[in-house]
Amino acid sequence: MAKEAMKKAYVPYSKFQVGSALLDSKGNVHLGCNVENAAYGPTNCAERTALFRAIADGEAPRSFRAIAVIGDTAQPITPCGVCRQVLIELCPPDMPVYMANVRGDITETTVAALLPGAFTQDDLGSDGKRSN
Ligand SMILES: O=c1ccn([C@H]2C[C@H](O)[C@@H](CO)O2)c(=O)[nH]1
Repeated sequence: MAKEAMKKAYVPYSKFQVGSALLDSKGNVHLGCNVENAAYGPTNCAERTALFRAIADGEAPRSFRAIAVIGDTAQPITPCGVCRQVLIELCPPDMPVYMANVRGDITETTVAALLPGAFTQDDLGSDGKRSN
């Protein structure tokens, strides 16, 4: 399903298509692709597109079960740092992340393993500000 989502990518600048598929607790899958921008910075990766789409569709944060990402890379594609930060915010830390390429190589890791020492909501005070 992530491979199918790749075809929807809007990538006029990099020409590099990425697809993602996010499994929720009800068994539904939310698809994402990368969406680029002439200003480059606003570009949204496939993983974040899938995550934000699921949240916008009403799925509860941290209720997700697995995410897959695929690109045309020599090795299985690996999420960027921004996506890792969003994954740790919205997914269970032990959630599997399946990284693939179009040749069929697949590597499995977890959300927590992708971002050791992550800054998370646990580091914030209850009012949303640091307590110190
Ligand atoms: O895991 C990744 C890595 C890269 N990209 C996108 C961002 C940009 O559009 C293009 C090149 O970096 O690939 C993703 O969507 N996911």
